Amino acid sequence: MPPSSPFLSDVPAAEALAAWQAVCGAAGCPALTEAETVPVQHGVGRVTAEPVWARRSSPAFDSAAMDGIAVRAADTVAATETFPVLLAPESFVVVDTGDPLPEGYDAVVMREHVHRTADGSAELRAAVPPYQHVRSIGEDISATELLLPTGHRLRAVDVAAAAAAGVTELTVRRKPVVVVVPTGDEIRPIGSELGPGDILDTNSLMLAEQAKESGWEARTTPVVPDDPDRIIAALREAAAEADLVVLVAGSSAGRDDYTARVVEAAGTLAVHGVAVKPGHPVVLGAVEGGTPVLGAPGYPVSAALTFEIFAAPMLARLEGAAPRERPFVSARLARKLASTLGSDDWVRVRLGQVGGEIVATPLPRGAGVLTSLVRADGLLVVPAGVEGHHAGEQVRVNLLRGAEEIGRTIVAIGSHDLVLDIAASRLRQADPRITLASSNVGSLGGLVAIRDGLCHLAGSHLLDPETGEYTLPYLDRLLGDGPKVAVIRLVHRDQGLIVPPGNPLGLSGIADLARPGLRYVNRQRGAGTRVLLDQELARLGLDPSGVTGYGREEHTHLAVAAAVAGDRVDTGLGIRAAARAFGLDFVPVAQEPYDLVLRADAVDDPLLAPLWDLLADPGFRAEVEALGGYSCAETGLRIR
Ligand SMILES: Nc1nc2c(c(=O)[nH]1)N[C@H]1C(S)=C(S)[C@@H](COP(=O)(O)OP(=O)(O)OC[C@H]3O[C@@H](n4cnc5c(N)ncnc54)[C@H](O)[C@@H]3O)O[C@H]1N2
Ligand code: MOO
Repeated sequence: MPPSSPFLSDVPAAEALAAWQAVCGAAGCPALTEAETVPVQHGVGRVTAEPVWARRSSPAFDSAAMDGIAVRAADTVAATETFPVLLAPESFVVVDTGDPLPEGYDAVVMREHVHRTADGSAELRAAVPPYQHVRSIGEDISATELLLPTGHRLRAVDVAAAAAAGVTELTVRRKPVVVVVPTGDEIRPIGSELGPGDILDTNSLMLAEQAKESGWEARTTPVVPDDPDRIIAALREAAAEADLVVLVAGSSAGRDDYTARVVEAAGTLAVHGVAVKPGHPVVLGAVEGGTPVLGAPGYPVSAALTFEIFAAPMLARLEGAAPRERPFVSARLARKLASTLGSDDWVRVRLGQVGGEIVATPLPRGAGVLTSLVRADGLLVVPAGVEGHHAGEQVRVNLLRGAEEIGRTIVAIGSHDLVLDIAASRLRQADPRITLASSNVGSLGGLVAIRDGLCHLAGSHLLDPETGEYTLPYLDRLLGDGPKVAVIRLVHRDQGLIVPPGNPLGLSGIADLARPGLRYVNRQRGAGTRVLLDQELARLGLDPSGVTGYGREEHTHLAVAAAVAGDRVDTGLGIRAAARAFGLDFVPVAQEPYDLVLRADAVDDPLLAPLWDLLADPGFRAEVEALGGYSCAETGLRIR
């Protein structure tokens, strides 16, 4: 095999799909899976390969639609409230719902409208039109009518209607079979003990389950090491039993990235590189003998999206069905969204309804951030020709969750704290319809979002160095004559120095940061924790330039703790929970309030009522305090 010289292009997604289909056609890939018959009981989820015609009518006879008596309408024409008609027992028949209408009768009167006299006659106080409360033969289905067309994915109601029409077996397409082939020297089966640099094979699990979620069959082969000959052999073997092979990773330009060349060697390479992000280095082709192959990039979001964008339509086509389409909503973008020209950018977003409008908050963009898909309520595609969107712009979002659920989502934007996760979990436990979705943009970003009506709540712990007060002075400055806001205390939390276990340097407070040679890591500008550091340094009369690493920034408490745990720094300021997450020690420096800011008129919004109840719940408070480093003494207190 020649040395690595991958050719990566930027083919637009639709063109790439068409090129792939053309190559598959030329390689002799079947256009459709074979037809097979299944009992109606096993039809749900399958796609009809033939139209379904009704064999019999339903109902198969005229039948009573109500419990009561069957009558001849003509016998009742004279009946009125004042001059009832009396029907002798031989002039009517007692019937129940669903009974065949007795020969010679043409209407039904409900029991509750019939007065039975002592001699068994029936007294009617109103005339009855012919066919009243009668279900006529074929009301639902007429024999010979088309019940379901070809290419229809069967649902529960479809198979029931087919059975009612006398159909016992359905002709459907065989479910396409997907075989997933994971590759990579570093990839280990799920559940393995991991050595340095090892990665769990989560992609195979995800891709196979994506296929199954859509009703297809899927299998995964053992992991194939980065050896092109072995990958070719594995690909050929998989292709022999698959309708589509997904070859995982090795799609880009690294030394061990062989997918494109492997596909070329085992058949035909149709496309290497599409104008889609994430998913750019995708490989599309066909294996000799006629099996489509998708080379999915190794990053999990890229793998998931390329399956959706390329494999899913191909598999739906093989099954003779239309590709799945999701509904769109129009939403207001919570933040500015930059996007590079030349690629469709698939941005995962959280959605919530704020002030009568759906608001979309972009989630982290990295192709390795799988939780961006876990948390996404929708997908926003910024087309290749668009450079991005401004904050507040209306955008079209592909829905991944129901609109109702989105209407019941509490949107929190701002500084993030673990307590919000505990609240989210408890709210959901109490009521499965509620979601508390929080995204971390820092305290100041959250206040701006409140000002602009883009969220329900903003978590804030901003210290004002001049007054020593938290959050309130910022609200005055930022909001001025703007919307009136309320502030509810969530917790007090300890901020302190995160240090290695045993505190080897014996740090006792901020003053120690000026020690020569000590390696500090700071938080980004605008972070409440950084403001706290500056305030403490000023109070002690220390110059930031005396702190080695003052200019080195991390964006989260956890990232600071990770830097300490990895011995890249000696310490950083952060919350106790972050230290605990890495098994590190903690030197308390200050206790700070962490508050929830919201529009004043939102305090009584029924959406937020369960949250206020939760803040008063002793079980919740106990769980928070058990974390260590938190005090709930003022939790739920309205301070403005
Ligand atoms: N010089 C360039 N480097 C990269 C490019 C490029 O164009 N030029 N493209 C980048 C983009 S975009 C993507 S996407 C990735 C694609 O990576 P590969 O498909 O080549 O995959 P690997 O490099 O083998 O792995 C990437 C990443 O994914 C992890 N991985 C792999 N398999 C699995 C699995 N089964 N389950 C979970 N995770 C998996 C792997 O360990 C790596 O972390 O390339 C960029 N680089
Ligand atoms: O295309 Mo890659 O999937 O952007 O990260």
